[in-house]
Amino acid sequence: MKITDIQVKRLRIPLKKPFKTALRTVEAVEDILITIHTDTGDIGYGEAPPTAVITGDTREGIEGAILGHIKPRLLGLPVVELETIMERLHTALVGNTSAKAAVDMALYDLFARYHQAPLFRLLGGARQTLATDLTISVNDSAEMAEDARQAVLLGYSTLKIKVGKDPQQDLKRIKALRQTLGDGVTLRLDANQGWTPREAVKLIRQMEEADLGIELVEQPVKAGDLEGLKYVTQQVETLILADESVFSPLDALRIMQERAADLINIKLMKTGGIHQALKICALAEIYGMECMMGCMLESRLSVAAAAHVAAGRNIITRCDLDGPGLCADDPWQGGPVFDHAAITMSKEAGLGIVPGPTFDQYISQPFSSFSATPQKKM
Ligand SMILES: C[C@H](N)C(=O)N[C@@H](CCC(=O)O)C(=O)O
Ligand SMILES: [Mg+2]
Repeated sequence: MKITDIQVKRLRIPLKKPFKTALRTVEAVEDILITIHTDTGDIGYGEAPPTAVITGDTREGIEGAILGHIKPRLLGLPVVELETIMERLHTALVGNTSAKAAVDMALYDLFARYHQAPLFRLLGGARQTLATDLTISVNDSAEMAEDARQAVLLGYSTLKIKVGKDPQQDLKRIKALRQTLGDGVTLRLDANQGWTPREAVKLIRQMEEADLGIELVEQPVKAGDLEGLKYVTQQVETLILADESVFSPLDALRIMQERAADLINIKLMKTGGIHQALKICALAEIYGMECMMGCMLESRLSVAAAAHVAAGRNIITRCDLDGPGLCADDPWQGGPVFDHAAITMSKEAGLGIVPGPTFDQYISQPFSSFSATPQKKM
């Protein structure tokens, strides 16, 4: 099974309602979709969201990285030589983790199809079912409480509440939410870097004193402020989860060695795909640090790739894989079943996912084209 072509398209799926965080407001998933074609006729699928405010990746950047830099290095290579291919992928250019993630997951898709096994089985096969939270966007208290109430009615027992947009309002909003929901719902908060270390400590302590039962707080401070993150982690009882502070295995190692956070949120779009995500899992096992598997605004294709990793490895104890639950439609068929909070892995080989009946209405071609001329090593 040799790689004969890599093609890029654009995928646009409206969200059920605007997604609002301390960093941005978005109304649709607008991702890059790739297909890797082979001489056996097998096709591998991959997806990457242009989350510029977190990864620095834009749609044009992802397309350019894949077509201009990655594709020429992979054409002609046999998919079974995964280790060699991964080395070529990750040395094609620095950064560009979302582009690498899309290609990486399409390669793992093909690799597992070649071995006729669902990917999660090849990654360790830790479990067949997962539970995800649902994200509640930051809005006024009444709207957040209503969104949370609706989510609970749909069966979500864990909600990830976006905070950090106006720190003065955060305590009030969380108190109102807890009052509406009662004690039976697990609440995790994601500040998306919106607090200063002092603000974070003050707010989290106030939440602890008010007995609001917060399971964890994700990325309270700026991504690059590891000292601030460590300060918060040391000053509060509540678990602190590093998200934007951890892209690579090296970032994760630093956090673990410093104990700058209690938990790590692994996202394929930050690591550059499954190959690097597995290295974070291995480090986390060594350090005994549990991980969350997270996602950006992604359709069920790339979230399925993340679910395969989470179902493969025991060290991933929490999931924030709500991309499909936020989308107004699912253009895919097959693969892991997302039934609100419950994710059930399926038996098909690879990621298990292929385009479904509504696929074409969400697809367009990129505006620009790039040459795929192989680059010479200087
Ligand atoms: C969608 C997921 N629940 C989530 O919140 N992901 C990111 C933000 C993604 C984005 O802005 O596109 C996170 O910060 O955890
Ligand atoms: Mg986050």
